[in-house]
Amino acid sequence: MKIHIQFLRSSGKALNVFIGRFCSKCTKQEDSATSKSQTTDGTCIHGLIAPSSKDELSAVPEVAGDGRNTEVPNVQLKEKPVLGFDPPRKPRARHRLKIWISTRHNGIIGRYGNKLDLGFFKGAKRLSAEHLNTGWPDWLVTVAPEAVQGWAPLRADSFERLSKIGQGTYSSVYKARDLRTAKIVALKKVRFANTDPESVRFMAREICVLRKLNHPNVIKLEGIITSPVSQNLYLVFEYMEHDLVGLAATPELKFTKSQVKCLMQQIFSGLDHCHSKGILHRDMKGSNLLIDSNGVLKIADFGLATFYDPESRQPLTSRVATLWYRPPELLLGATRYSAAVDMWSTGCIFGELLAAKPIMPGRTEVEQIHKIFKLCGSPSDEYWQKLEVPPTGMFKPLCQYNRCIAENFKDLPPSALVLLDNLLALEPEARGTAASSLQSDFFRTEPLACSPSDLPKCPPSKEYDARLRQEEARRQRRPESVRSGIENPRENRAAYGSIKPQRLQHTKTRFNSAHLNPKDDQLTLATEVQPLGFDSTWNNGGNNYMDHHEVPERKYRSGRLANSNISRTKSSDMFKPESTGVGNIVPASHNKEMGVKGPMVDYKGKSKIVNLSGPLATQDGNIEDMLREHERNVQEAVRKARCIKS
Ligand SMILES: Nc1ncnc2c1ncn2[C@@H]1O[C@H](COP(=O)(O)OP(=O)(O)OP(=O)(O)O)[C@@H](O)[C@H]1O
Repeated sequence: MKIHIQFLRSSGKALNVFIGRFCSKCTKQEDSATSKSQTTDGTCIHGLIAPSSKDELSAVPEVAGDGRNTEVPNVQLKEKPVLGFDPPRKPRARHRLKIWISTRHNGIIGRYGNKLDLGFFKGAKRLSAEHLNTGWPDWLVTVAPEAVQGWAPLRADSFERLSKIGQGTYSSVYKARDLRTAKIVALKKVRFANTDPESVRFMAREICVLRKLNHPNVIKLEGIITSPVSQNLYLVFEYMEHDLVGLAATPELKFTKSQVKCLMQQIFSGLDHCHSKGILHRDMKGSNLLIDSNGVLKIADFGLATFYDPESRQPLTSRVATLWYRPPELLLGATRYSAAVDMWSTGCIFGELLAAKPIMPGRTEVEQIHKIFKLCGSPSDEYWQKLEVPPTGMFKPLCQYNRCIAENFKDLPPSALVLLDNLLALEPEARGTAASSLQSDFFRTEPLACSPSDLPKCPPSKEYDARLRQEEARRQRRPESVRSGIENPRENRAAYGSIKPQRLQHTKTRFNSAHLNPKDDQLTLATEVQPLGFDSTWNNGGNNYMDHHEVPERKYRSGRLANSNISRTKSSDMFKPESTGVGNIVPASHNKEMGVKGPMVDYKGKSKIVNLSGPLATQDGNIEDMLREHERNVQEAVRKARCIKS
């Protein structure tokens, strides 16, 4: 059988390799392909063809072009075969190129046959050479080959898309059926700009992180759907019926004490695994905790996760974690931090389960840090000394707050209070680890954690479903004229800072994706989400923290919007008069690491970047002045928005 390499094309049944001078099909690709796949004598070695057939292949290739024939022994093709190159150990100018055929079986790539020795191969990157033409798109293997190393892409046509089940900031998630196995899976269509290497690298990091993890309480990446000519990627995950926010928003559902313990135990177990693999999640929150129909909780959404080395002095971005779950050191701009950031967020989730409401729902970074100090107390002098942020980047509240976690959660059993108190320690090193939390008295005292199968059974529920339900209810409540009539385009616009923002059009991507399907990717971000429900016997019936602190309606997806609407700017840029926003605030895209700009205010079709919240820095360090100024700006934005509306 003839083996014919063609550039990025499927050839149907045969496995064909063409080795010869540029063929007519290849010449157009010359620029992009030659540097990677040209032999020293100018021979073109393009492309892999992965035939769809599962036939047995008994191949004695007839090598065309340069006239060399090479024997390949019988190959039993269990799955799609791929053809690869042996990369040089180090990038070298000249490398003896060998070709191999492999097939993927149960996720493992096995190699077959003798290598076809094709002589010298010029200038190859170690990994990209291996992946070149193995069915992955060029924009991926050239930028982030490590993300797909050893894997073959899955085909889109082997899945049947059933319904949309989730909408993230960077993705749309669909329920689908794997047609080969009939298994139900979740397909996450990741949003990024494939023309921008930074954006591809950022997206690929999520894949690398996911591939490193293997634990019952961490979501498993089962494969990646793409094709050589595709601009998109779908990540294939096991399907999970619920997320913690959606589950808790299920009417009538209240978690019992042992159910809360069961949930927390699973969270800590998954987190311990991540941390033991040197991975920080950096976006722990209820909507990223998925729960299957057997009650097994899995940590998901590793879009902001990163590898970390406690010894490394490499700075990390502080612009991570959803605002309500963001630890003080990140709010204060620390760029060297540890797994303790996830411990803080987990503390906020724990507090939310106990209080049945988000415990620190700040609208801006300034407000968030203020809420933290009010609940957790003002930091000590030692804290400020240890905090590794530029001195101009901090402020010290003039007013001293006492720590009042115990008072605010006074009906909690001591073991729960101790754990919560540890997790919400201002000093990162005092928060303990996921492993030590698992050993805490909380999990050893009665009632013990129930088994996951004893978690409440209810129909599939996601934050997304809850949002749809609430949208529908709101729609029903609206006057008939509005429901049936033409909507006022301004109706949904909200000024940032308004207590009741209505809807926000979502345009955020990982970087600026130029390949959005507008229909697919637009969404309404700001909707009400029920707080996590909890057996009220652990609340003190009206006297706890959450009862006498105003909690704005939870409009934004678990605070993500607030996260994205904050920009860290020079202190001189803070609270400029023109920085008050009117119109529709569009969530900003990511920062330095993620391409963050300030929040964008779309007013009459014109977008401009504004800063409703600035860095947590004041020259004189007076938080009260800062908050007053901040509140004035927010009010001003609301006033202007109202004027424009009327
Ligand atoms: N494996 C899965 N099974 C079922 N639903 C899922 C799965 N993965 C994600 N979802 C749903 O899709 C939503 C968005 O997914 P995910 O959080 O991974 O995307 P994202 O774009 O990174 O979101 P975020 O805005 O939280 O960063 C989740 O909140 C969840 O409801």
